[in-house]
Amino acid sequence: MLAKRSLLSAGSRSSAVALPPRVPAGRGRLEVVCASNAKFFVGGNWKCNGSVASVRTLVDELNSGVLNSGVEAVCAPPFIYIDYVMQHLDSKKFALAAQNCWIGGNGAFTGEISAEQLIDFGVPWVLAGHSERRALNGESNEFVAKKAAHAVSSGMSVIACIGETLDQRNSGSVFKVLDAQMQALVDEITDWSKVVIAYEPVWAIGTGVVASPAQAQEVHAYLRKFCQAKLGLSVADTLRIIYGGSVNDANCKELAHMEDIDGFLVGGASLKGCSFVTICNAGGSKAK
Ligand SMILES: O=C(CO)COP(=O)(O)O
Repeated sequence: MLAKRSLLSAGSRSSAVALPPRVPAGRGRLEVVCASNAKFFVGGNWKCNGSVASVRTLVDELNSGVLNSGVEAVCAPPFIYIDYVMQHLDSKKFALAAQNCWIGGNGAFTGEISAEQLIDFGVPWVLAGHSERRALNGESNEFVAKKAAHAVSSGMSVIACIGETLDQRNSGSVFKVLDAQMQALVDEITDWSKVVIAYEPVWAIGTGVVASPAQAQEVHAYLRKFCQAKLGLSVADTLRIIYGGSVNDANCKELAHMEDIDGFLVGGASLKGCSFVTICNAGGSKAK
């Protein structure tokens, strides 16, 4: 586990952070704030990238990297490469995730893979609700929440992804959007010890436009307050809230310094072994 960070009052936390532009005021309606108390978590989402040859190279690069002992690192290859990665990636350093699973159990669902099958195959983690699936596959908040809850109840750990679009940010509805995404998860998931929340603003994904540390911290602190109000202090305190969107080896350290950023979900930079290892190690002193 990470060394426990001190609990701060809402005032002392927010005064340390310069508010970013275009974020609406008046969201601080949840009063009590707590800090995270969990191991730094970094996921690599390989998305629909790679070939037999490039996956082999990436696995070799990852295996030769040296990770901080305190980091929990997870790689999410495309389904078709999971078997190879499972056989060859150093499981003492990296766990495996699937990028998606079906909303329920086995059955007549052509093209789907169930959480039960992933567990059967030895894959402990799964992503749910990545913005690309929300946008391209029409996955609603409720669908994502039901899928995440089913995966958790099947024994999987879930990286549940949320985040606003640029239009939503510009129109001042960031927290309304996040409230709806989070509330759907709160309504369905009963065991939060198996959940990591990935805040991935859509405008930062694959654009090279990373959220500023202050922007990300503001949202993460808000999400933690939301969880405290809905799920209680102990869940909020231990829940990992990780940031995703144009994280790379140059910007990860500054982001990792922020109090409520408990790790990263990495796309493009996770395809380069040395960059991903650098990002995994960005938690530095956050790890025991
Ligand atoms: O979508 C992401 C991770 O799930 C982030 O992607 P990039 O790191 O390429 O912006």
